[in-house]
Amino acid sequence: MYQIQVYNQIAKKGTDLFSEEKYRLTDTESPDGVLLRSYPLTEEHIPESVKAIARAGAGVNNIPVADCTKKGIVVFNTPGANANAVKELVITSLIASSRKLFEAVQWTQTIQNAENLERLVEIEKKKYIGSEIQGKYIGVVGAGAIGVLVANAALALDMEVIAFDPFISVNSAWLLSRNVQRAMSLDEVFTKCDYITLHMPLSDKTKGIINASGFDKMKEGVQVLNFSRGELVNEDDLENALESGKVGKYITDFPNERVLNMKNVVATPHLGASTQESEENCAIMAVQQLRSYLETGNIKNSVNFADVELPYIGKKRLTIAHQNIPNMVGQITALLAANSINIADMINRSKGDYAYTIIDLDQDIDHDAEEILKGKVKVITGVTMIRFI
Ligand SMILES: NC(=O)c1ccc[n+]([C@@H]2O[C@H](COP(=O)([O-])OP(=O)(O)OC[C@H]3O[C@@H](n4cnc5c(N)ncnc54)[C@H](O)[C@@H]3O)[C@@H](O)[C@H]2O)c1
Ligand SMILES: O=C(O)CC[C@@H](O)C(=O)O
Repeated sequence: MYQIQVYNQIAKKGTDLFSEEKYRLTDTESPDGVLLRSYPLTEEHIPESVKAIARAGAGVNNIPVADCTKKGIVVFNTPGANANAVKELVITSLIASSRKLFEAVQWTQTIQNAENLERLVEIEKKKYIGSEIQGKYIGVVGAGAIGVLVANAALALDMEVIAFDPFISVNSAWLLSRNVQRAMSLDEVFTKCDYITLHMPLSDKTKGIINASGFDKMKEGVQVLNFSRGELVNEDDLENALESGKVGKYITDFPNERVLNMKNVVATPHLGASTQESEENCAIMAVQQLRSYLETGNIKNSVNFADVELPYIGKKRLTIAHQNIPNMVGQITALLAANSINIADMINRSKGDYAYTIIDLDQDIDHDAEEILKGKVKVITGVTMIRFI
């Protein structure tokens, strides 16, 4: 029986995929797996029993991924599963903001009992003259699952689209319309665009990437949309840019007390992925990936380990996470040979400094033999996790 610790509200269509015979969703001190959305997970939430963590969503900045990697804990996310939801909210906000819809609706609510309401409407409407997005430049920073959809949708709305992504994947490049212009630098986006929309992950490298030096280069009155993460933008510099009018509007899905008190901010309560469809897509993908890993050791869509798949034939399977250094596999297979264990099949894949190996044994071995082998493999320098399935 696998124990799963669930944080956040996860769509039932996903959690229903945990069969009652094999899984218990429970508050426990020794979970095998963790399933969550934006819950801020710290090392204290990750006891030694945890084998994998599944994030029903894209961003994993709420998970201590580097520590998990060192301990051989596989962290999954659900690439693309909520991208359409975010795209639709970005496009909605882009148009609504351009037409001053947020302010206009807010004002209209205040005149419910006003005298001469119709006349007032005609007089005051000049305050809410907006601009059209057709023909304007939009810069998409980060052309991944969401950025590609936003870029293509903006093109379909007759905008001029420039995308910047120095690490674009082959898949994203295939999906991006050929009419999207390629920016060779962030500065190119800053100087050319009337709208800038952020779609890259938050990391040590991207924290504060939008700051005074960028704001200085932007067009007067530029509108910046941030449906990615609040910390991508330096708040001191944002405040100055909003005060001076350099940034005409900051549309963000990540409100905090400070940002909400800034001028010309439109904020939504982290709603990007909040559609029924997206919540279900993410939950289903997260649960399928977590189940597959726990039950077969295969890895798909992990942020810290490579995809590794070896058809599960139901014989005894040994899975090992280890550092990506020479002779790891050699030492492990030599150990099996020394114990007269034949190998039926095996696979090894690496990602950065760490690697993962699956070895299917040609024979079944009992629990005691497993424990003896585990003890011997564990002491090999560089091995971080060993599990028999
Ligand atoms: N508001 C929400 O509810 C919501 C929902 C989903 C995702 N998000 C946020 O959006 C982010 C993007 O999601 P996604 O599904 O498109 O992820 P993704 O991994 O598919 O795409 C991210 C892209 O950013 C690019 N990138 C990385 N560093 C960059 C840099 N310095 N400059 C430019 N591009 C860079 C990567 O190459 C990648 O193509 C997530 O990390 C998450 O923080 C927010
Ligand atoms: O779970 C959510 O509602 C938000 C998820 C979103 O921020 C993500 O990174 O996928």
